[in-house]
Formats: sequence, structure tokens, C-alpha cells
Amino acid sequence: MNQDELKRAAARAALDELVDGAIVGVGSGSTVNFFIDYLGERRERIAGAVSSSEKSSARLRERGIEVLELNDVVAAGRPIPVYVDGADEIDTGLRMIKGGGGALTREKIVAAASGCFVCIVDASKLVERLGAFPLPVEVIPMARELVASRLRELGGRPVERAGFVTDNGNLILDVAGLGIDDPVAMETRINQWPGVVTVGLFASRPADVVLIAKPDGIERRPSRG
Ligand SMILES: O=C[C@H](O)[C@H](O)[C@H](O)COP(=O)(O)O
Repeated sequence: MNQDELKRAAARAALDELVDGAIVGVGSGSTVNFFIDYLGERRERIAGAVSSSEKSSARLRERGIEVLELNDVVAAGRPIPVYVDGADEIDTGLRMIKGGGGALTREKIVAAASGCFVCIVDASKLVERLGAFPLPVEVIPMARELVASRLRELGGRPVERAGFVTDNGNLILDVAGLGIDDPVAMETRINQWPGVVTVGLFASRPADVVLIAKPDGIERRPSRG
């Protein structure tokens, strides 16, 4: 199986995690794109989607799925029992690096508003220690150099993502070389700096379930009791 076939298999497996008749939280990226395609085939069984990026919203609408505003959903007290998203890396504690597609801030927001976070990945995303993938940090443009200098003090090598603007009008610094021994501490620390919108460490709120696509099938962690 090639990587796209594995991503598709993980995406398909996520259908078994959904709650019939409920709103679905939808992440972003190439793995999620496959999930949106499958979701379109069973759109009559969901009450719409809350999306984490303009790209995912467009794809959901193309597949005939209603995209709901998070503010409306929360104000109405409607639950989002399941949030489905990919990751750039995930460790054995289900902590993740996300934001390779630049959607990290809205992903963190929708995940925070949702119940079960279901992460869908091919086996290449599974790591012992986070940090081989450069850590994305969304930054207010005027704070770029201030935040970059602090990231260098941490031992990182920040590079501005060229020609990229997030859905929120900000920039992304991709940070190589960080030794991420304590993901929660690093997430908390970087998030506190003025000018940082979101750091792409999803550690204080890890995934609840990961579906790992391997050539011999899907591994679910934790396994179903
Ligand atoms: O900003 C993008 C998201 O965090 C994605 O979930 C992540 O980059 C993984 O994307 P893909 O499924 O394309 O590898």
C-alpha cells in the first residue's frame, strides 16, 4: 500500500467512531480530505460539520455537507461528540505536532469544543519522541522577530513559511531543532509569549483515540475494550 492508500484506510476507519445524528468536528490536511470524502457518502447520518479551515469547509460543502459556525453551535449548547483530524507526528502518549498545513489554531479551537479527539494517521507519523517534524507556530506578523529570537534561545531554528498566510491572517514559523523532552511544558511556555497565537504542540490536550493505518490493517489505540 502506498501512503495515500494508508491515509484513506485511516480515514475510512474513523467512520466507525462517529455518533449518528450528531455534529462532527472536522480537521484539515490530506488525510482529513479522504475523511471528508467518506463523510459525504453518509451525510444524511450527521447533523453537519464544524470545520477547522477554509479548505476543509470548501470540501465539505462540495460534498453536500452543511458547515456550521462554531459560535452558533456552542451558543445553542449543541454537542460535538467527535473531532477527527490528522497529525504530523503523534507519540505513544497521543501527544501531537500539528500545523503542517497551517490550520493549527482553528484545529485547536474546534478540538477544545469537541468530545473525543480521533487522530487518523498512517504509520509513518508515529514517533517515540516529538520534534523531528519542525514545530509550526502561528505568530502575529509584528511579533515575528521577537518570537523568533525567543525560539532561538530555546535552541530552535525558526524559519518563516514562505508566502503563507493563515486563515486568521497571520504567519507561521516552522521551528527545527527543538528538543521536545516535555511537550506539555513546551506548549505552555511558548503559548505564553506575546505575539504567539498558537503553538502546534497538542500535548496538554492529546488525542483520545488514534487510528494508525499499517499495511496489514488498522491499529486502534486504545484498543476497543
Ligand atoms: O495544519 C494541518 C494539520 O495539522 C494536519 O492535520 C497535519 O498537517 C497533517 O496533515 P496530513 O494529513 O496532510 O499529513
